[in-house]
Amino acid sequence: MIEAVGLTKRYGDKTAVYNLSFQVRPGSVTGFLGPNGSGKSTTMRMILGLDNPTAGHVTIGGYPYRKLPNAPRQVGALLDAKAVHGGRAARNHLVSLAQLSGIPARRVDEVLGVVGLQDVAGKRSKGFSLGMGQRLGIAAALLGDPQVLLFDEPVNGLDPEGILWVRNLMKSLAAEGRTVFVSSHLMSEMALTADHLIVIGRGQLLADMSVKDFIAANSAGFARVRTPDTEPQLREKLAGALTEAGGHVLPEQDGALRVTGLPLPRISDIAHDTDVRLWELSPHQASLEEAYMRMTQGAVDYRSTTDQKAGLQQQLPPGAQPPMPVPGQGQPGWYAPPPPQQGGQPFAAPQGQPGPYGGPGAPAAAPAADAPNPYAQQTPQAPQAPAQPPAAPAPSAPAALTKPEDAR
Ligand SMILES: Nc1ncnc2c1ncn2[C@@H]1O[C@H](COP(=O)(O)OP(=O)(O)OP(=O)(O)O)[C@@H](O)[C@H]1O
Repeated sequence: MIEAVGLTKRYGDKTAVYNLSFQVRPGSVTGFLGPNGSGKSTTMRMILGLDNPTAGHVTIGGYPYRKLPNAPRQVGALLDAKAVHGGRAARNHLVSLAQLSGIPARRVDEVLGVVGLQDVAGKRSKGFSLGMGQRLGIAAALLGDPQVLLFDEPVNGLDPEGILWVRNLMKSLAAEGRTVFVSSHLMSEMALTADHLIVIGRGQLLADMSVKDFIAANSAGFARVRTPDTEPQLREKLAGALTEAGGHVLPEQDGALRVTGLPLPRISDIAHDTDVRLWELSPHQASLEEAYMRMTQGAVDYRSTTDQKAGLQQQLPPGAQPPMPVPGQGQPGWYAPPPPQQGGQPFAAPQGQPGPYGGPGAPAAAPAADAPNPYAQQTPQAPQAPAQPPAAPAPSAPAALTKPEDAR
């Protein structure tokens, strides 16, 4: 298990990480999310003893990395796949890492096979594509068969087959009882790979909970409403009536309406009262990406000067009216549904009661950043601080790959 307590890192007057406390438990994939510059890499470097915390501490199995007996053989990491001697053949690169950690050379061929680089093992890594470099970095992390693995953006540059492979690899490593901590900006991928999420923004903890709970706590459900395509005036009529009744109505690309703020039965009644036939009325939950965008939108440091919602905002279908704002409320983008306490969870029953469609009741509102983490204590595990140093695992692991600028 990795445990950070009050972890803080300042570079001059820049606070990269502030008072971060979390646990990464074995047996599941924990995703580490946050906008650019939020402190993910800094946190990972501190976990690996490559940077000293300004305050607080972080341990692996109860020990700071630098005090772990045989640390390179217990922890494997991929921080920057480019941190490789480009003139060295892939196999030689791994052999040198193995020698440094006392790992038998035959393990090199095993991991080359695991990552699918056996055919190019004799080639210099400077000729490798981005994806091949990532595979080589993952091979280095796996070299010692470590119990704890950290991956910073492991799918960066991988093709779809490679992404699927990494996903399955992470899951199988976790299923073997290992601790797997992985950062990524690919939300759809994280949704499929991670069981648990730690989300930070501007160096501070925003969330520490399961993927499912994160989505539920940070997104309002919405209704998809479709009127007959052949009669566009019915769609406008219904949109007007729903807005008048207090709903948020946004047109979707395929001509449907996305409605928040009204329960499904109410939408159905309004459609009936306005004499509009429906071709679809269905409940939906936002994606991890939408939930993430909503949670982190106040903690983004770097924004494009063009509309940051471009590309996320769905295009209006030909002839469609722009979204109708609700009086007294701003016009949220579809990716940023209203907070649960402002009319979110339109289909959910009060907390603890089943939803009208058999779903769960409304989740609690997103926890405040400084609120006690309701999930942290679910399966309490005392920090492992054995009286004796932990036994070294059978095979050994490589030294963590480091960014060139990490030599500090
Ligand atoms: N050596 C350093 N000196 C000064 N500032 C630094 C240093 N390393 C990181 N920072 C700053 O600390 C903040 C956190 O950076 P970090 O690289 O940890 O973020 P990140 O979440 O990994 O970002 P990204 O997703 O873009 O990789 C940034 O503002 C960065 O500029």
